[in-house]
Amino acid sequence: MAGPAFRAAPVRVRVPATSANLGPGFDAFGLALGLYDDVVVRVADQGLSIDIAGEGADNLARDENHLVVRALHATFEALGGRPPGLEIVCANRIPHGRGLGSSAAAICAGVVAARALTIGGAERLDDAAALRVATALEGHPDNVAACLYGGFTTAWTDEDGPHAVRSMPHSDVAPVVFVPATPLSTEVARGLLPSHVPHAEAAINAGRAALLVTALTARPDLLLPATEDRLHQDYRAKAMAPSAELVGKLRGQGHAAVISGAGPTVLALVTAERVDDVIGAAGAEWAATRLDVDADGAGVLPLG
Ligand SMILES: Nc1ncnc2c1ncn2[C@@H]1O[C@H](COP(=O)(O)OP(=O)(O)O)[C@@H](O)[C@H]1O
Ligand SMILES: N[C@@H](CCOP(=O)(O)O)C(=O)O
Repeated sequence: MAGPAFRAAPVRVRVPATSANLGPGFDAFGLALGLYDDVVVRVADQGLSIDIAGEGADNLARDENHLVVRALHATFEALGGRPPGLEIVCANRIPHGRGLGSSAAAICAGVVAARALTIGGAERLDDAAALRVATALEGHPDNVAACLYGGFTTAWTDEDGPHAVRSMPHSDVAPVVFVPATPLSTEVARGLLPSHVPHAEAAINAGRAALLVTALTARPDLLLPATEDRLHQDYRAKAMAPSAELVGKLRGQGHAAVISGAGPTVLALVTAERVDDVIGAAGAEWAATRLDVDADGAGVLPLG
């Protein structure tokens, strides 16, 4: 049987950074943030060329191991076959290995670009199927769900694979990130987790995760109790002591601070009028960035 046909014109894809877990929602909650990687992909007659600007330009592979390429190939295969060659141009802004979903963004860029480049791809690979392809590559659904769908997502997995629902945070919620200079790989951070946790701790997390859905979407005044976690942050603290210390300090002053994803970035979810307070509370040694919530998730943009 003949393989699929491909568009000759390049596609430009924009993918947001994401913060996973948000405290109690380990491997479930994700929040899309207004910080983006842009990837342009064109089908070529042969070969593979990769141009990278920004994050990772000095150290990323320019071959089949590049994560965008792996995601492109996985998605083309899911759609019936690969094109003979690819030209890829990456403008990377999301820092790598900081807990802001750079790997999820690279994967979603490849998935969305391959779908857009395949004639009939959008009809044959809907968002639920795209989530399945992306999760298989990432290993957990939380970041890729928020990256694909935008907003605040809750992901879960059953015998049919990963699923996610999306909502928008309350308009008063302002994410502020404190990004350390030193990376920590998600794989290493996952290796620090125990195989079992006490029932009482799990029960606390379940209650706080349920509360966070209400706090984030309707009751920002409840964000501090709603972001308490007992499942992952303490176990990982030794790999990111300054970040763990900052979370404790900010929470002690009433700010809803958590480790973003697997760390070491610290995320504070505050109301708009408390942005300056939380930045001041962190101290001058921490570079702080206020980000918007991204509402739309990964998308195909006009070529500029
Ligand atoms: N834009 C990108 N292009 C290619 N590979 C990427 C890109 N972003 C991230 N990666 C790969 O993912 C790794 C970081 O993934 P991970 O440890 O999960 O951290 P993060 O929290 O940033 O997702 C990088 O070291 C790199 O191998
Ligand atoms: N639930 C995952 C989230 C990892 O996010 P990342 O941005 O650090 O890749 C985990 O906590 O391991």
